[in-house]
Amino acid sequence: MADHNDAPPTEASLRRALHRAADGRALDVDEAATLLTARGEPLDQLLAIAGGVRDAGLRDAGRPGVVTFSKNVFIPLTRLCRDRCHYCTFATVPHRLPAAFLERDEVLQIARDGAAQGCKEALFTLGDRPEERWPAAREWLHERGYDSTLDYVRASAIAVLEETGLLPHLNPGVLSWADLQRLKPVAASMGMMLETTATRLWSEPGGPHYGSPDKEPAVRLRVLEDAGRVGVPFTTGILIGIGETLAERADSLFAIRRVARQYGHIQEVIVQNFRAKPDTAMRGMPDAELHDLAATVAVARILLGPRARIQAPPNLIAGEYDLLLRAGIDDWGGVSPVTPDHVSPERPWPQIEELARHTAAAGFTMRERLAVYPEYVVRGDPWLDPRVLPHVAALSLDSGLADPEAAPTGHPWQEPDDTVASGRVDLHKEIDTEGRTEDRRGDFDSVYGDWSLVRDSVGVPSGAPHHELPDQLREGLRLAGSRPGSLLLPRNEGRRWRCSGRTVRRSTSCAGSRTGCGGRRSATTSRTSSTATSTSPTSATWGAASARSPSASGTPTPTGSPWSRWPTGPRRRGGPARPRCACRVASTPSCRSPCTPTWCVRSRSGCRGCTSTRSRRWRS
Ligand SMILES: O=c1nc2n(C[C@H](O)[C@H](O)[C@H](O)CO)c3cc(O)ccc3cc-2c(=O)[nH]1
Ligand SMILES: C[C@H]1O[C@@H](n2cnc3c(N)ncnc32)[C@H](O)[C@@H]1O
Ligand code: MET
Ligand code: SF4
Repeated sequence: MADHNDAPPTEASLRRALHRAADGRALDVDEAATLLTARGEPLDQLLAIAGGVRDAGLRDAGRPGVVTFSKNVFIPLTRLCRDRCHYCTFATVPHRLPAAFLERDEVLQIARDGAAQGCKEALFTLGDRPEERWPAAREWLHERGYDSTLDYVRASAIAVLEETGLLPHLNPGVLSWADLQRLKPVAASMGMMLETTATRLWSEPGGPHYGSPDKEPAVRLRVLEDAGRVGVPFTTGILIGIGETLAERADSLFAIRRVARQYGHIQEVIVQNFRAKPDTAMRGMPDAELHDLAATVAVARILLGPRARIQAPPNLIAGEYDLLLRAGIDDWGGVSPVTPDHVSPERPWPQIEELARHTAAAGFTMRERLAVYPEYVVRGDPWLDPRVLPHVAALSLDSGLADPEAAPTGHPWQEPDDTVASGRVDLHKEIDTEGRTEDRRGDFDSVYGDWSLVRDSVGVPSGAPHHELPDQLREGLRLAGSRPGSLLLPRNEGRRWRCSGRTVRRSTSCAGSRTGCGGRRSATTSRTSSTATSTSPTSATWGAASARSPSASGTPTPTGSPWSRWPTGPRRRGGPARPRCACRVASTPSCRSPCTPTWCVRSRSGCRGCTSTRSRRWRS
């Protein structure tokens, strides 16, 4: 792998960046990277700024000085994985395991042991799609009638909800839009670490993510975005010290901020420090240094703002609780009195009482939260599927925090008739026949994220007068407004609505996708690389973010999503080429019906299937 180093910033540039941060001014990637170098006195200043931002956010959230944690059990459903992250000891080979997966009874036993100790979260962390690499995994699933690891995750989560009442937090790696849809009703929350946006760490031999298809940054960014579209309270984060430059690290934080602002679904951001482990390819690399971790937490806090929840795992920080609290965290993540951290089993959890003591010594109160953060609990719909809401309600206080007195007990879980998202349930039929019954949904302002960001990303000028739109697009919009169903009529089928210089079919205002026309979505448009000069955390920006943070917002359900509403339709023979999937491995897959062809999940054999089957259902 090529050598990549950061040029050290000058003292003056560090001072300037600190001043800007202290004033709540916009920071760009260079300034953020400069702040990451702070040590000694400048680091103290940085931590003080970040700590102040965190404190303001906690006051605003109605829980001043409260640092949260979740009492959980760790369920390593499978330790087989198709990836080969060079730092990971969690993933192993079949002959080192008694079986490819934990049996249902083993899963339930862990959850019951946790319930007996007052745990309320079942953290499912597992290897990615092991059936694509290991015959043993394929056979295990096949023998028990599961089509995939994710099917078994779903069944296990239902069993845990029904038999124990613990709330599943699912961390199974890369998920497609359809996977997120299927899993949302069985989980309180989900998560996947972004790790890093540095593509070179994935694409270049020797990089920590080389040989791990699920660690391609573009793929992971897409998961974050899809989780937002599906309205899943989502945990993500970065792994530091794996060979990324400081600019790349800052870029990763900007990328998380962008998606968090857009959808309001990022419930917490984990800043995790790399720990070198024996028997891994990276055993010779130095551990991420704890002042580096503190500076990164502080920069994350300053960039993400007071309403972000920021977590550092308490078992990886060598007792530096005070340092991390000063840096601006407000959460310790999952801590278990029952199970080890299977990702870092050599690093035991602190006792919860001990953690509470350290937290108190730093001037904070430690309180238990659920797997899903309080703001999303309080809001409920559209973040929590009605089928999992009773389980969450049974364990929460009015504040949305965990009720420490509540003892989890199983509650029945109802299998849906179809995979229909929560929210308005008639859209799959009526939207195509009757159109909208109102101009927009009542909670429009709070559920559609940040419209100014959306506008920027589709390239529509602010307040563009209607008469400046091209005629055909105006005609398309008129139809969409008055009789949306008519866009699907054969007479309109072949029409081309011009949009931003691209040709799309039956799409109106580029509704097929956010980044442009769904029918033409290209690898470049979806391979998001974060904006280096992205706007930053002035108080005004934080204020704006609050309007869409979950306390005041939600996110589009897929049926209501403005950019997924209109199918783009199939292409004719001799017409333009089938759109390429964002993974660039395949054109849109075997699905021949009209669909919104944007994404497929990569597998070694190519495209695993188009994730957007909903348009077919809408047409029938
Ligand atoms: O969503 C995630 N949660 C992760 N969690 C869970 C997290 O600490 C909490 O359980 C969540 O905050 C939900 O409450 C971990 C817990 C561990 O013990 C060890 C590693 C992780 C890693 C992740 C992760 O990658 N993604
Ligand atoms: C579950 C999460 O744990 C993190 N993870 C995996 N291995 C290590 C390690 N050696 N050191 C620190 N974090 C690690 C990754 O970020 C992964 O996504
Ligand atoms: N394999 C998943 C990922 O890397 C889950 C956590 S790693 C054990 O995202
Ligand atoms: S970190 Fe996750 S994806 Fe990577 S090898 Fe380990 S289990 Fe697999």
